Amino acid sequence: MRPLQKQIISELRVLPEIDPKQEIRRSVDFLKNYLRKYSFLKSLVLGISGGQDSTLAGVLCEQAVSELRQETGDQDYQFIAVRLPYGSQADEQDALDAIEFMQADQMVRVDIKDSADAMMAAIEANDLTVSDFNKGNIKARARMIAQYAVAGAKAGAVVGTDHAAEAVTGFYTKFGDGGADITPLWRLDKRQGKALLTYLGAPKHLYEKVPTADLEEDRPALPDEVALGVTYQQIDDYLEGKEIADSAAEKIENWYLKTQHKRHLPINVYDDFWK
Ligand SMILES: Nc1ncnc2c1ncn2[C@@H]1O[C@H](COP(=O)(O)OP(=O)(O)OC[C@H]2O[C@@H]([n+]3cccc(C(=O)O)c3)[C@H](O)[C@@H]2O)[C@@H](O)[C@H]1O
Ligand SMILES: Nc1ncnc2c1ncn2[C@@H]1O[C@H](COP(=O)(O)OP(=O)(O)OP(=O)(O)O)[C@@H](O)[C@H]1O
Ligand SMILES: [Mg+2]
Repeated sequence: MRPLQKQIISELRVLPEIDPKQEIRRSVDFLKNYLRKYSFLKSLVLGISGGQDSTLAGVLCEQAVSELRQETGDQDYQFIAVRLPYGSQADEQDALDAIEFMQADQMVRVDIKDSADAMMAAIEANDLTVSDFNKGNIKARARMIAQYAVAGAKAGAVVGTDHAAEAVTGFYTKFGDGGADITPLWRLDKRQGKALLTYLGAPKHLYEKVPTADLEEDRPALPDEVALGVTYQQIDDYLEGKEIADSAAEKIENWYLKTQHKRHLPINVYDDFWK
């Protein structure tokens, strides 16, 4: 195995094989134990996009709060699914299908278009140009703001969907979708997430669809794999310790090194991970 591959696998705690049932239990228990420990937290708040990761995280959240309601008799434990379209969303129906499948207790809908556009205009008023790519990150951060406001109103914790196949490439917006309180999928790669959804009987069209951040207007629904230049199959194989083509391994490792700053808290004088 490549030395950096070994280091990454151990840092991201990826297992080469999993038992989906066990990993579901592990994530659900983790969410429940956390809410029990901080008893003022009553809700889990998560943006539901219609993609694979938020579908899986949402099902786990709903299972956690519904078990907590049963076990404690406290009906205040709630899972809040948040729809966060930028104007209209092409795959809105997938998001609604996901929410129906997970049977979310509550749904909140916040259109982020006005706030993201206003932020962009206020920045550009300074003779600065915000690229379409950069605006994509504004959208991701607007979603983070909305989810924290819902959490603030509902004694909630914001759930993040970060998982190993995304963490390794840093393919998320720093303090945007990367900004969350608790990440039940962390440690799983993309195909392991699919295995959990298959076990849970999720509608196939929600986890067989092409993964996309869908943040850019010039390149709508741009597949993650095109943006990254490697496939999830290659990323998952790499994370499971398998041998992949050198060119793909090098790309993954370049992404990993370039995005190290995202996997740390803001850097201070005692940090030396970057040296
Ligand atoms: N070495 C370094 N040390 C400390 N800070 C560093 C740094 N390099 C950049 N930075 C900071 O980080 C910023 C860049 O990071 P960031 O703002 O995250 O932006 P960046 O990594 O350039 O872009 C985010 C990428 O993630 C993708 N994404 C975003 C959201 C969701 C999803 C999805 O899959 O759903 C994917 C998006 O399509 C794009 O390709 C820089 O502007 C700078 O402030
Ligand atoms: N339009 C949206 N509405 C609500 N939440 C969103 C939206 N877009 C992104 N998010 C949030 O940002 C997270 C990161 O997006 P990402 O694309 O990585 O995951 P996904 O869409 O759930 O799955 P996939 O990677 O398969 O597309 C989502 O899991 C979701 O919580
Ligand atoms: Mg997506």
